[in-house]
Amino acid sequence: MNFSRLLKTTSALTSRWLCSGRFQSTSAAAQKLVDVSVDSKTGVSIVSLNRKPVNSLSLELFKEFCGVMDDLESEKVRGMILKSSCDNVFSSGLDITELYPHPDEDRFHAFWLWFQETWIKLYGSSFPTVAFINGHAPAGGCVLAISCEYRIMLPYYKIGLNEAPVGIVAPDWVVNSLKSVLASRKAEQLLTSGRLLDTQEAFDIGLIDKIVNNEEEALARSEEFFSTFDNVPKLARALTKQQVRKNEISKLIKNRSNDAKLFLNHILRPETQKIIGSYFKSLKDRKK
Ligand SMILES: CC/C=C\CC/C=C/CC(=O)SCCNC(=O)CCNC(=O)[C@H](O)C(C)(C)COP(=O)(O)OP(=O)(O)OC[C@H]1O[C@@H](n2cnc3c(N)ncnc32)[C@H](O)[C@@H]1OP(=O)(O)O
Repeated sequence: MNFSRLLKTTSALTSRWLCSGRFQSTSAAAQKLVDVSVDSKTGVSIVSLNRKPVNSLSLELFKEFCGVMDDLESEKVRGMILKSSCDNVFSSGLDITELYPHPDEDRFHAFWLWFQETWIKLYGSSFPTVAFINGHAPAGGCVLAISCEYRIMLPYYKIGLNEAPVGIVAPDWVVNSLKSVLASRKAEQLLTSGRLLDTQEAFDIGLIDKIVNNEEEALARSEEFFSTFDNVPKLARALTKQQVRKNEISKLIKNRSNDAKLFLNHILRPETQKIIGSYFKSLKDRKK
């Protein structure tokens, strides 16, 4: 099966959840959670996550993001830069209120399938992708960044997969995305310790590719990355990228519902709920 057909393949059960209108945004006038603009100099699309205050990743944000990715695929854009419009935070990871306290099972199932869909579309996109990490990128924020092809980060922020200390176990598609960026041993150390790295440490181990001081420099470095493909036929580039990433994506596509069930079972365990609950409380208490 070719890759674009594979990307469209979802089991009947999964389609039912993804196509269901049950979890629509409540108001048509609701603010956009994902903004898109085009850099007029380079023709590159800039996609900004816009769920204030910290871009925590909700079902509605994932849905909107997937719609944007579909549009960019059909417009055959030259490239995409993913960034944040929140101050100091690229994304604070999954919205903890989707996980705690005791999520509604139907909503959680849909939430997780849309998270998978986001990863499938971002990791498997035909066009080149850059993450401009213009703020902290813990947990799910880091997952978005490592799903892109190239990472550029501002100094003095933190990035990493801190799920283990929060009682959450990484699914294999997240582990494999990290292993596509870092050697297996480094990936394991980062995941099992759950340590967040500052920008310089992330650069030193190869988790990010460039450090920049401002957005202007980020656009210039992104352009250098995109222009490395200027003499490569678009289709050949896209199919080559997808060939490299195909195994992880097809494994998830075959196992989506089960992956959601496994994660939900883990999240619903009383010990896990307890750890997430005290973590969430400590986040709130920090400000008191
Ligand atoms: C190993 C991979 C495994 C699986 C992959 C998929 C699973 C992922 C699981 C997750 O992603 S769980 C989420 C993990 N996220 C975090 O641990 C980050 C938590 N947040 C922070 O550390 C900080 O908020 C920040 C450094 C991102 C930003 O700090 P600051 O600018 O000082 O903002 P506040 O902390 O004051 O946050 C403002 C407001 O937002 C609430 N909030 C923050 N993060 C989340 C979140 N992820 N979900 C829901 N809500 C969040 C925070 O409590 C504040 O709320 P107030 O009501 O106090 O205003």
